[in-house]
Amino acid sequence: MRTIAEFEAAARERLEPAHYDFFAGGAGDERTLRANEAAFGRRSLVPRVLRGNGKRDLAVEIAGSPLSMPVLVSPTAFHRLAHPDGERATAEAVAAAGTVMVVSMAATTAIEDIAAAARAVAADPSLWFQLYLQPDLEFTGSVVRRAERAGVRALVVTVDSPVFGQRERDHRNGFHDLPPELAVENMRDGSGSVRDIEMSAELSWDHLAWLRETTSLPLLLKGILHPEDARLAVAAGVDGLVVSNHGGRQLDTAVSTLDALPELAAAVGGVIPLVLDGGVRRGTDVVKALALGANAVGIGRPVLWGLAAAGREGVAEVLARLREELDHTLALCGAGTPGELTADLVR
Ligand SMILES: Cc1cc2nc3c(=O)[nH]c(=O)nc-3n(C[C@H](O)[C@H](O)[C@H](O)COP(=O)(O)O)c2cc1C
Ligand SMILES: CCCCCCC(=O)C(=O)O
Repeated sequence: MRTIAEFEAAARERLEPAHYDFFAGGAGDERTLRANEAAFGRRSLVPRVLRGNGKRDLAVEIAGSPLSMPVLVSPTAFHRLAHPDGERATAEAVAAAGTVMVVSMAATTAIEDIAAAARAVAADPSLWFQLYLQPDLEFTGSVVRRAERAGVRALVVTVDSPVFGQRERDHRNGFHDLPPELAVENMRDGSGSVRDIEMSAELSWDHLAWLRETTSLPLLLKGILHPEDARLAVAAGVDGLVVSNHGGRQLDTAVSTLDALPELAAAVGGVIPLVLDGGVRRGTDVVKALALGANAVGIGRPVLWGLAAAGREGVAEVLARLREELDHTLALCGAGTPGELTADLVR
């Protein structure tokens, strides 16, 4: 398998149909889900020539973490629905690739076990932890402490989910819960029972200020699309933004992330890094996002397709293909590093 589309086809054959739909689906009519990929298709590259870049260097640093390429793994729930090795397999592949895995709060493997898996293949792996701030701040604080003890290097606070998106495929399939043998392991409380993740529309910048006081880890906000929110985030002292519409799974008809990106880049003015996710499937997509102002991109579903198709090897292959494609596209655009990609390369 060479392309992410081929990995998706293989994953679809292996997965329970309701689980495939949970991974693949979006909210409402899935307009935003389609718009994310379509936005890359609508743009063309305008390459430069004779630039003398014989060897490319793909490495970047985001919020203090080194990445061997400007592609990280966005948080996705329930990896053990995709493959029995679940998040451990993902962590091993991502650590071996030298990039960041953002572990979902809704992981089906405990953060300590994910960290151990990553450390078995890389001395100093970069794991970040994604957090839904829970209305019970004491419990949220205990989850943060646990992630810190496990050695995560940053927290990614998802802010686009005051309520859960309307996923019509899941309603149709009656998919509302994990099978009984799986659990959201990072939601266990002191007594060992697993709490439900609560989405809360009560959350405000005050809660973020509380979190800022609670941890010294770098904080990134995930799910920012409006430039005014980007400015407020900078003022609140966050260390980075993930330009995301949750892969089209929350507000249907929300703007595609690539369309939102230039205004957000202008709003933050390079003061903090921007990671874009949503619809990134090719090296050319990565180049377009970087040229339009992202410092890195995140991939969600492609990792699940690799995992479902072939476990750790599948995730490794997906990352390797994107790396190859990115390097090749940089060469064809006349660029030697991600930092050389500028907006004039995109129409
Ligand atoms: C099956 C699935 C589960 C997800 N789970 C989470 C999650 O637990 N936390 C979160 O912040 N985002 C979650 N996301 C959103 C991803 O982090 C990311 O924003 C999105 O998948 C990017 O789009 P892409 O799948 O087109 O690459 C999930 C996405 C998918 C497809
Ligand atoms: C009840 C568990 C909530 C998991 C949320 C996962 C997620 O964000 C998604 O998009 O799905």
